[in-house]
Amino acid sequence: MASTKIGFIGLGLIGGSVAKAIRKYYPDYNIIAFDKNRETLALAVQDGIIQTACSSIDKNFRECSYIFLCAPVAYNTAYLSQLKDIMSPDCILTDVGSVKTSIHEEITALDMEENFIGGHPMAGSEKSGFANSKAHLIENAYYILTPTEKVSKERTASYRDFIASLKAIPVVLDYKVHDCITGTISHLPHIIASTLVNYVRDHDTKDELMKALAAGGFKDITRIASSSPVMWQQICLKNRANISQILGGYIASLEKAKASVDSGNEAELYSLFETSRDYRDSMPNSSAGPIKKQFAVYCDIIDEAGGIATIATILASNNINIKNIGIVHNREFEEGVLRIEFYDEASSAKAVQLLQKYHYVVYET
Ligand SMILES: NC(=O)c1ccc[n+]([C@@H]2O[C@H](COP(=O)([O-])OP(=O)(O)OC[C@H]3O[C@@H](n4cnc5c(N)ncnc54)[C@H](O)[C@@H]3O)[C@@H](O)[C@H]2O)c1
Ligand SMILES: O=C(O)C(=O)CC1(C(=O)O)C=CC(O)C=C1
Repeated sequence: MASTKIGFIGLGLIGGSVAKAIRKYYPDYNIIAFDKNRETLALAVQDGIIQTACSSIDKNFRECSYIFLCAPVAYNTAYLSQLKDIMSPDCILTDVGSVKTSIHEEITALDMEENFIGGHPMAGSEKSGFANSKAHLIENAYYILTPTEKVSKERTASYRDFIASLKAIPVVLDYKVHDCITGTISHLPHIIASTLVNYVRDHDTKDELMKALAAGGFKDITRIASSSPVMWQQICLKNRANISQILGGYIASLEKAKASVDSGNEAELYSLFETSRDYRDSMPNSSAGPIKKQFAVYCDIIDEAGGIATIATILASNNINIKNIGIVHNREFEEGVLRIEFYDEASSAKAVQLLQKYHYVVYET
């Protein structure tokens, strides 16, 4: 029997991560891909993630059980009419785009509703491209599904199970609700981050003191300003109505903050920071929540050559994968400690036991 075939159009950060997760959990599946970047496809073949690099959306996509559209949102929508003539009637067509209404409207216009289940993994990064993709990017992340009204319950259930089998957490939502929610919690923050960075650029001193002195607060709130311009340009164009309304509401809240500052209203200013702190602190600190739990431990190391390598070797020889490792200097650890981040709680707990066994001083936070 021929193995299940899955097609990707666009194989960057998100397409690559989903493809890598499929390769990890379904090693026998036949994955094919088209990406406008030929080097990306060559790398994916070389890494053993895809079997076939397609030079266009051709007949190779005909036998696919699933086709994932993973290019910037406007391109995904533009490919639909081409796919209509190629896809098999049993294929589940899906996307990973950050906006859903525009693609649903085009699906309806093209009468492709029986096959379409929109998708959106609520995970990502400011980095782009296949080289930065990882199977575990979608692990424990909410993965929003927006089936059309005409797609059968069986198809939705089967796709939901498939997404869950990749270790993501499927959540079914109406596509219009999706766009209001993501407009507020994702699109608005990206606009805030980018405008804030540009504001500093435009108001910096001649010798760029702001740029030099910008510390943790600025960096924490602006990491996402380094994201792909074409991706965010297309998101803003495709979710214009929602973003415009949300920006209007947000500007009003900035005006309110300005009025409190202008009038020196102590109670209002205190309340601004108190309510935000309480709400932010109430957000679930779990790997599936909006604020990803980090599995990190801190460890004193002897300041000598090979100190980090020794720890890395201890962990690697016990099959513990390190997500991130580096020396940190902050007020909590004035002397500087080694921060080691893991992919999951179990690895973190095992690492603590091991390092303590080797007499390292370990701090858990
Ligand atoms: N980056 C994130 O944090 C994130 C999170 C969730 C969903 N998304 C959505 O995922 C999709 C892809 O984003 P990404 O972060 O993977 O971007 P990316 O830039 O890493 O990848 C996009 C890929 O699509 C390819 N591509 C671009 N135009 C194409 C075209 N016309 N035809 C074929 N291939 C084309 C690029 O070569 C690249 O490999 C977008 O729709 C985005 O809204 C992104
Ligand atoms: O973590 C990041 O860097 C992201 O921007 C991820 C993020 C977001 O949270 O806004 C970006 C776009 C999405 O469609 C989903 C997730």
